[in-house]
Order: sequence, then C-alpha cells, then structure tokens
Amino acid sequence: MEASQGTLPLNTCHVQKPLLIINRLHMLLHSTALGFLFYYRVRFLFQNPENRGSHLLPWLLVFASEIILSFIWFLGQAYRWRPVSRCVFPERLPGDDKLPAVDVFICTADPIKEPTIEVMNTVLSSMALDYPQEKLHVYLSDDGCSPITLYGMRKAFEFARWWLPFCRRYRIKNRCPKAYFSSVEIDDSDFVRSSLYMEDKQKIKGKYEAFKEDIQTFIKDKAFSKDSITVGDHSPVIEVMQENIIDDVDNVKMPLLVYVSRERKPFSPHHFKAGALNALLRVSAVMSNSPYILVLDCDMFCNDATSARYAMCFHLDPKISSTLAFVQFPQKFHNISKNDIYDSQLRSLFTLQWQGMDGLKGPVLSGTGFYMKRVSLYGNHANEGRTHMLPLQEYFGSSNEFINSLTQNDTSVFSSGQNTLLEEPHLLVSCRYEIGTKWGQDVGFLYDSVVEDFLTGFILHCNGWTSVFCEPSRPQFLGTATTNLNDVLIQGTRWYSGLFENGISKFCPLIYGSLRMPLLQSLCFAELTYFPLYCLPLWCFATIPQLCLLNGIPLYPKVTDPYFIIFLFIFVSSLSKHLLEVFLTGGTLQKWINEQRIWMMKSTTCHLYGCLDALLKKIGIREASFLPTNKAEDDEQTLLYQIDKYNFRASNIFIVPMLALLTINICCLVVGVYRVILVGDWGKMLIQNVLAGFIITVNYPVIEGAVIRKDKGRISQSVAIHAILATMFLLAFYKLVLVNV
Ligand SMILES: O=c1ccn([C@@H]2O[C@H](COP(=O)(O)OP(=O)(O)O[C@H]3O[C@H](CO)[C@@H](O)[C@H](O)[C@H]3O)[C@@H](O)[C@H]2O)c(=O)[nH]1
Ligand SMILES: [Mn+2]
Repeated sequence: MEASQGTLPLNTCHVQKPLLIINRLHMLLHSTALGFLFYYRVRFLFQNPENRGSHLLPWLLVFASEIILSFIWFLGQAYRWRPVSRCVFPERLPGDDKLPAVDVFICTADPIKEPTIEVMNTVLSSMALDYPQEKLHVYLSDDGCSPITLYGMRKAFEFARWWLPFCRRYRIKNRCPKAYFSSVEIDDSDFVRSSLYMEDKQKIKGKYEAFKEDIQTFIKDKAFSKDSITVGDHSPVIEVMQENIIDDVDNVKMPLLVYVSRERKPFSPHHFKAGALNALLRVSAVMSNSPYILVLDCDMFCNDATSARYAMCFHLDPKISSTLAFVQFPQKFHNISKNDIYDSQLRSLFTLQWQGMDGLKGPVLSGTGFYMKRVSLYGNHANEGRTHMLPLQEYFGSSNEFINSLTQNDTSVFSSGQNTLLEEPHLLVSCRYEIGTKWGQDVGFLYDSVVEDFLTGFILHCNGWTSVFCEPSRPQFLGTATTNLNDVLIQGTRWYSGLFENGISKFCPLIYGSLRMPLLQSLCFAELTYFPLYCLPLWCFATIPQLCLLNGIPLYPKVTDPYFIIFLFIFVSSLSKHLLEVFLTGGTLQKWINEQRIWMMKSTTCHLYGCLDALLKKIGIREASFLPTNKAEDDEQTLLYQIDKYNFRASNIFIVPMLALLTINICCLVVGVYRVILVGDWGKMLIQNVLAGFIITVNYPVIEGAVIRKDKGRISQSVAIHAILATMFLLAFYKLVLVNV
C-alpha cells in the first residue's frame, strides 16, 4: 500500500535516554545490593545452628519471600530497559480515497451494569470518528440480547443523522455526545463566537435530550427488570440499522451500523468477551470485511476523533507494517480523582510498562482501544488460498462465504447488494458454528483465559507479530474505571486469576514465550503472569517478622552489622524508585502512598484469591467466570472516592484479612516498643519495628475506617469482630508452628 507521500515518515520513535540511564544505573545498584542480601541469608544457613541466634523456619520464610520479591523485581526490569515514546504525523497520510476501511467492534453484555445510554454514547462517538464514513462500519455485540439495547441502537442511528453532520461541520473534538454536552467539558470549538454554531448546538442538544428520553421511557414501559433479561438462552438476532445511505440534507454519508446478538444456549460454552468478538469477526467478514478492526469495551468512548488516522500512521508505514498486528492506545478513564486512592487508572501499566514494551517488540493487547490488522487474527492459514477448501473449513468453519472473504481484502460483500436476508451472518453466530473448528485456539481471540486480551496478544507476539503503543497527549479513548474497593478487588481477582492461569499453563511466558520472542519481551509477559505471586511475600512480611518481634527473635542484621546498610539501601532504593516513577508520570506524593497501600491491600486479598482461583481451575474444581464490572454511577460511592475516603463496605473476604493483618502489626509493634524500653535491644530489632511501623503508617486509612469514621463507608463492628477473631486465630497458629518448631 502506498504510504507516506515523498520521504517524510508517518511516525517517529524516540528512546527516552535520560530515563534509560537512570533505570539501568538503578538496576545495577539494586541488583548488587540484592546479591549481598542473598549472601547474608545463605551464609546463615551454613552457620553452626547453635551460634545462629535465630529460628530456622521464620528465617527461611523471610528468605523465600525475599527471593520471590526479587524475582518479580527482576522480571519488571525488562520494562525499564529501553523505554520509548512515539510521535505521529497524520497530515502526511495519503488522501481519504487511499485509506483502508475500519470495522469497529463494541461489546456489551448486561444492560443494568452497562447502562444503554452510555453504550450508545460509545457507539455514537465511534461512528463520528474523523474517517471517511463509507470506510467505517460499527458492530455492536450484545451478549444480553436485550430489547432495550436493540431499541437504543435504532434510536442512536436516528440521532446520529443529526449528530454526525454537526460534528463534521464544526470540527467538534469530543464526539461523544454525553461528554460534549456535559457541564465540565469546556467548549473549545473554533466556532464558539458564531451564533449559528450556538443555535445549532442548542438544537442538537434538544435532539440528544429527546433521544435519552426515548430510551428512559422504553425502560419504564417495559417494566424492565433483572428477570426480564434472558441471559444465556436466546436465538441470534442481527439487525442492520440502515445501509450506507446518503443524507440529502447534509450530504453526509452514514457509517454502517449493525446490531449482533449471537445465539446462546445454556450448555454451550460462549467464552465471554472473546466469543463475542469472534462472532463479530465472522459477521463483519461477510458484510464489510475491513482490513483493520477497532475494538472497544462498551464504556470506552472516543474522546477524540483522530484515533483511526493516528493508528494508520503505523499501519501504513511500510517500514513496520508487514509485522505490525495492532496499535494499542492506553486505557484512560474519565472518572479518576486527583489522588486516585484505588489506583483505578493502573498508572504504572498504561504509562511506564507499555512504553517499556514498546521499546522492545510492543505492548500487551489491552482489551480495548486498539486497531488490529484483521489477517493477524486468522493465524497463518488465511494466505493459503482457496485451493484447499477442506483444510480451511476445518480451521474457519463451514461458511464458504466467510472463507471467500479471506482472499477478498477490503471488498464489501454486503454493500454490493447481496445477502440482504442475513442468512449467512445468522449461521456465523450460531452456537454450533465453532464446533470442530479452530476458533479460539488458532483463529480469532483466544479462549484459554479470561484475560483473552493478554493471551491473544501474547500468542501474536509468539508468532512473530509486533505491536505499537500510541499515547497522544489528548486521550483518544476514555472508559469508566472501577472506583470502589469491592469492585476493584473483584475485578482484580478476575484479572490476576486469568494472568496467573497463563503463567502456569503451557503458554508460560518464560518457557513458551522465551523460545519464540526476544528474552526481554518474554520477561515482560512473565512479569504480568507472576505479578499475583506478590501475595506470598506480602502475607509473609505482614506476619512473620512481627510475630518474631513479639517473641524476641531477630530476623535481620542489627544496626551495628555492616549488612544493616544493605537492607536499608534496598528498602530506600525500591521506595524512591517507585516515587520517582510516580513523579515522572505526573503523580504526587499522596499518589505514591496510595499506590503503596493499594498494592498491599491487593496483594493480601485479590492476588491471593486470583492465584487460588487459577490453581482450582487448573485442577478442574472451578469454572471460568466473567462478571462484567458495574459501569452505572452510584453517587454515594463516587463521592467517597472523590474525597479520598475508602469505601470499606466490601465483601468480608477482603476486609477481614486486611484488618486482621493490621491488628497483628499493631499488637506486635506495641510489644516490640515495650521490649525495647524494657530489654533495651533496640539495635537487634530495629528493622522489624520499622517494618511494622511502616505497614501501620501506610495503612492508617484502614484503622481510621475501623475506629474513627462514622459514615457509611466505615468498617462495621461485625466485620471488626471477625477480624479480631481471625487475628487471634492467626496469632495462635503462628505461635504453634513457628516458634515451637
Ligand atoms: O460475557 C461477556 C462478558 C463481558 N463482555 C464485555 O467485555 C467488556 C469488558 O468487560 P468489563 O466488565 O468492563 O471488564 P474489565 O475488567 O473492565 O475489562 C478489562 O479486562 C478485560 C479482560 O479481563 C478486557 O477484555 C477488557 O478490555 C479490559 O478493559 C465489556 O464491554 C463487556 O460488555 C462481553 O461482551 N461478554
Ligand atoms: Mn471495563
């Protein structure tokens, strides 16, 4: 394909030199210190047991934890090896007539957790992308098969006929109606002073309000309740909102808009989002068959209209396009507070880590906000041609029309007038279609994990594909982040279960990956899959040193020992490196403490449950599940998050361990300090005292939630009693096992 006009590049890539130097220097110092630490620990084991002055079992546990922490730290350095940033020059793209077509896939599953108006805003914002309209096709997959979503689509299409020309005429930046009309959005249009613009704006606003009204009334009229959603049992429904038509009034073409609800049967596996995306992949192949695909979660609206052109700056760059599978934009969210107590924005992941992978072979596929090359999802079979009809059917299923689409790049079968009865699309989304084919294994989005995005991206990289991270200053997509503790931890449990599951499967990045991609790249993937293992060292560090403190057993060098410096250095070095990274990505000191805290909270709860869940799935006791997160706004919860107050009204399985661990730390610190005063061996026990003090300080909001706060988000008394019981149990258990062995 013709790329840049003349010799000017469509994009540039800069290595972030200063950061690279700091990172590598830090790696050198930190790993040297770790070397000394290991020497100190191993030496202990060879000492005469009588001279050791400590107990073997707690010592070994602490050592094992230090090894795991260092292992995850080591894997994480791969992200820091070669961070890059990129620039794009969309003005250098070829003319509109030469741009390739794009299919947009949006998934929704549950009209209660994912309010229809929000979903339609995502649909409208993607229809309004700044891209030739006849080359844009929007598909919505509705796993809930809800009449309200279908109705919403029809209404959205009607509204789009007003909305799209308006956006075009006035070159509106934010083409998500809800965001555009919201009071926080500042109108920076070039036409603000034009009275005609203001008039038009008011008119369109009225249309938008009417559109919302319509949907609200529909919901009320249908006495729409949870029971009325036929989850998991329905026939396929496909509706094309309207064919590409020319609007006479505005002379604006409308993109194709298609509603798809694949068939669902109770005992037929549907593979969650990956299954939905694969259904769309097949339907779109026989309708528009665009060579590029934009995937969006239903809450991820386009905050800027230029993303498709930005993505094409990479896909059409002849230097990288042959191996480029996808362009990933960062996940950003519209509902993040200044200090972001839950780290809902996943700061590290979507800034430093993805930039770091971009400097290697490219970022991990992140579920939403990416432009994928269609053929990269077809494995290596798409190019084999039509002569082997049989083998292709074994891969792709029985639809000849679909198989024909493999070789008909960019030809729209649908718009050429065939297929108006949608027979073939219905066949393609039936439950039976995938049986006996390679869908989900070799073809399309992969089914072996609930984090389908991670696995699919990983396998693409294993097969030699690359990816690119595109992070313009104005966020291209904005989603709804989970902003209450319970949701954050439930979502975390799903993610970490899915990630860890990959780490212990045949797709283990350290073995399967390192044989198929550069070592550093495979270390990045490994870091993600083994990240949940943080639960082991964090549980250990929150209990063992403290209980030993209680019993006067030292586990660390005393202040006068030269090795004391090593431990001090490692502690300060990791905290200050984290602080630096927070500052470099625009965070504050407060944000840094919040990240430390949520890391501890997550590690002791959802990392642990994630690992357990993955292990239980592995031995076949549990089944995979994917409950969509809640995207409906709850004012009370939003308020607590906005004023940096934790909402502890969460499941007991999360709150009880948190509070119990904290209670242990407080008890042990009190005794520890008392012992120092009484016995005076402060130098021997300093590290253990400081550790407990650090944990308590960082987690002060939990104490506040249990003791001081009176609002609804506090920790209730019954939960506190559970926690005290759990504390006593833990104390007794550890005493029995650790000290008496
Ligand atoms: O059976 C299902 C379940 C979910 N979804 C859709 O999948 C999307 C993501 O679900 P969400 O509840 O928002 O999960 P998150 O944890 O926020 O999603 C993150 O993590 C997922 C992997 O676990 C990725 O697929 C997502 O892109 C990524 O944003 C939503 O649009 C859902 O409607 C379906 O279509 N079918
Ligand atoms: Mn989401």
